[in-house]
Amino acid sequence: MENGAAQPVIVAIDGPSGTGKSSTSKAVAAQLGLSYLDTGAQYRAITWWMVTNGIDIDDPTAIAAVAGKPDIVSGTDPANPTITVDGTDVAAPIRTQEITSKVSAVSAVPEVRARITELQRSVAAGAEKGIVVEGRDIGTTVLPDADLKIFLTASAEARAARRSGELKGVDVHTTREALIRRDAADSSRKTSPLAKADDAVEVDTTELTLAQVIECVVTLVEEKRAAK
Ligand SMILES: Nc1ncnc2c1ncn2[C@@H]1O[C@H](COP(=O)(O)OP(=O)(O)O)[C@@H](O)[C@H]1O
Ligand SMILES: Nc1ccn([C@@H]2O[C@H](COP(=O)(O)OP(=O)(O)O)[C@@H](O)[C@H]2O)c(=O)n1
Repeated sequence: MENGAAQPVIVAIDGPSGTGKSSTSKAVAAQLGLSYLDTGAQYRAITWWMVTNGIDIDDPTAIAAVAGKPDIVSGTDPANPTITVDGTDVAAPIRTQEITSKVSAVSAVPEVRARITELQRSVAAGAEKGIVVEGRDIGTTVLPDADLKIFLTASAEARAARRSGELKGVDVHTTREALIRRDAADSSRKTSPLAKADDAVEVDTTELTLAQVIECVVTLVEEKRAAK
């Protein structure tokens, strides 16, 4: 770098549920002084709004008709990521099992994806130092020109064990089945499915600690920055 001022760096982290996207992305952003965007939280927030407003989530036409209504705002500090819908803090209610079970149907609707993708691009464009954006289609669709693309994977067993450690009272088998169902829905939808970009670096986290995954991604970002 000629003048010592770091150029913004855009990092896309995609993968199925429980592979470590959120924990890794937050830590990498915090370590490198970047912003952070959890795009799953945005899809959960619009799903929460649909459910709260009595929209039939099995009716894509009804969802499409109101997809532009909720005002979703994401705070991008990795130490304190926030999310509001029409000014209401929804950080807790978007994590219920009800919303988790409905989010794939809502996020498959093209009008919902168009709306949320536009939001994501404007957040990324406004991040002065750069940003780590995590989701399912960031490297393929939302930010295809990202400086670095990571695709995290892990066995279904490891992912279910991690998730059921968070959800007290839910057994690993039930969690595993729910994860597999959601991955299948997210991977098979027509618009912007969960997929690895051709130029993404795949990291299998099954046998890695979270600290190892973070270190691996930080090193890859630093290499990209040095080459810029
Ligand atoms: N490599 C890892 N080894 C063990 N546990 C992990 C690892 N990565 C993440 N976790 C844990 O697994 C859970 C799910 O991680 P999270 O980052 O929310 O995944 P995702 O965002 O991909 O759904 C969290 O409790 C997290 O602390
Ligand atoms: N870029 C994204 C991010 C999430 N999603 C949808 O949002 C859901 C919730 O994402 P999430 O990242 O919060 O999921 P978990 O990691 O919490 O399991 C996914 O299952 C997808 O249906 C998406 O379609 N595209």
